[in-house]
Amino acid sequence: MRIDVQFADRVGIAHEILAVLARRHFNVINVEVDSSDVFIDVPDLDAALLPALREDFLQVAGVKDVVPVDVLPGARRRLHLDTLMTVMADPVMAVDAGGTIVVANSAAAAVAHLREQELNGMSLAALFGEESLQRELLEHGFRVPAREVRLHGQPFLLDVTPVSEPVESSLGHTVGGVITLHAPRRLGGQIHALQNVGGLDLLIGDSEPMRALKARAARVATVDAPLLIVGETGTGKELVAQACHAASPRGNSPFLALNCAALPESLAESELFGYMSGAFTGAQRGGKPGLIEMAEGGTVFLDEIGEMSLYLQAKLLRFLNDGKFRRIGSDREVKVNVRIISATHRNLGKMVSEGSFREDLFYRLNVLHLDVPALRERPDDILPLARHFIERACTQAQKPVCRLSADACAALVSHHWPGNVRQLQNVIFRATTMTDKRVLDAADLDLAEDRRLGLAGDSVGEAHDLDGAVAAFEKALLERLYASYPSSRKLAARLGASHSKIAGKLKRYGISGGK
Ligand SMILES: Nc1ncnc2c1ncn2[C@@H]1O[C@H](COP(=O)(O)OP(=O)(O)OP(=O)(O)O)[C@@H](O)[C@H]1O
Repeated sequence: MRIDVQFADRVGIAHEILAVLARRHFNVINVEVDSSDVFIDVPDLDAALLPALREDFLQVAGVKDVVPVDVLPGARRRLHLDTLMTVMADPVMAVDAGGTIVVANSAAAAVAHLREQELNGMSLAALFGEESLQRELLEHGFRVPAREVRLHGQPFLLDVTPVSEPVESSLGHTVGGVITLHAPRRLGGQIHALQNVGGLDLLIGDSEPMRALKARAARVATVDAPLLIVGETGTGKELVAQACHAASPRGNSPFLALNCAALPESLAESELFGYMSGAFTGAQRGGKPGLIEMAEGGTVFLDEIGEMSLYLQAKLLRFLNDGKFRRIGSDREVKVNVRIISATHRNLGKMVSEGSFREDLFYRLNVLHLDVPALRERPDDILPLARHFIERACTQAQKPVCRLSADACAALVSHHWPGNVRQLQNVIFRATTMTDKRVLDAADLDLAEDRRLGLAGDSVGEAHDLDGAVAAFEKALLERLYASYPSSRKLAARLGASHSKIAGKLKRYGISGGK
């Protein structure tokens, strides 16, 4: 039986409590003392003997009570820690100040191909087969940035937290570190978990074209082949891609996205395919896995695929052919099982005929196809979407949900929506932010201002001659892109034009950071 002898703190009292047990010839196998309790494991004690023993304990000055307990607190803590270590899916190891493993969980043993007892006492140098890692950790007191390591050929991101004594003091003496190994696939899963990827039910809209899209999406979702989603900007292509992933057998695995237009070629390549240690100046020590590696078992979404460089198109094609790729700076081929969903607002067929998109890649990506209709082709969806965005914006702003007046509804439905759902979302967000009115009128929606800001084409249409139309288009284009590429240099790189040309145009149209 295990008991808790409760007392008022006094010098020597724990000793006197144990003496009571010794006098009665009880064998004690474990004792834990804190400031007001002595917890004792007495195997020979049973419920029948406890009352007499209790009387003896109460004779000791300061003892207040004696109660049975199921388990000693230290043993309970060890049990919880053991369970914690066992259920942790990531490999975790505690190492001492000399770089020797003192505790490892079962996940660590599994990736090391050893038993837990075999890992304990092993040096990090022996485990990873490289002296330099251990040396670096010890030299820097376990304060080093995360870096990639390999165990039996498998890459892991090694993350280390120094353990100091006393723990509360940042200046404390480092007594070792806790090492966590993250497999690329687990990292992808964690990113995915934060993303809140939803299914087809998140697609608002019950119009005929939308119903047809959802039905088709539900069918293509389950077929494990590349899918190309085509539609104007802001129509919801990424949402459709997420929904197709969620409804596919890969739904519980990562969905990782790359916008091919947002990054220059070299950065897009390292994001997508990863790189090895020392692949280029500034490369993270030990290398870095790319999205394709982290999405193992899941889906990689390539947005704006039409903007992908010809070099990357060739690398992607090789990957689509056999599921293999090489990280930048590596001669090792990695094979992964990933579905590619891509999207574009551009006419890829036309780009193929113009030579700016590879025909073979086009057919590899376009095995399954979805067309997302523009908002103006499904006016029945405008008001349900607007109400959805109003509810979201008002909830976010923690104010009562407002309504749309009849003239606001009419204005929304008759608007042209060149920016599609994203533009509608922006209009609603702006309107709900700018007013506290409970009913939004057409004037509150400020659709005229939205037309001026958007790449509407209306301003192009209003121009009297070709030069005016080109200037209107150019201005709207630069204004729109400036938000994502806020310098003449970045904008010039994005548009493949000279810096001086873009700088001149920004000046001419009065576009600057203040806009
Ligand atoms: N049917 C829909 N229901 C709810 N929200 C939607 C719907 N369609 C689009 N949205 C919202 O509109 C915004 C734009 O959608 P999304 O990014 O998916 O469009 P896209 O076609 O991928 O745009 P781009 O071509 O610029 O990449 C997002 O915030 C998305 O959540």
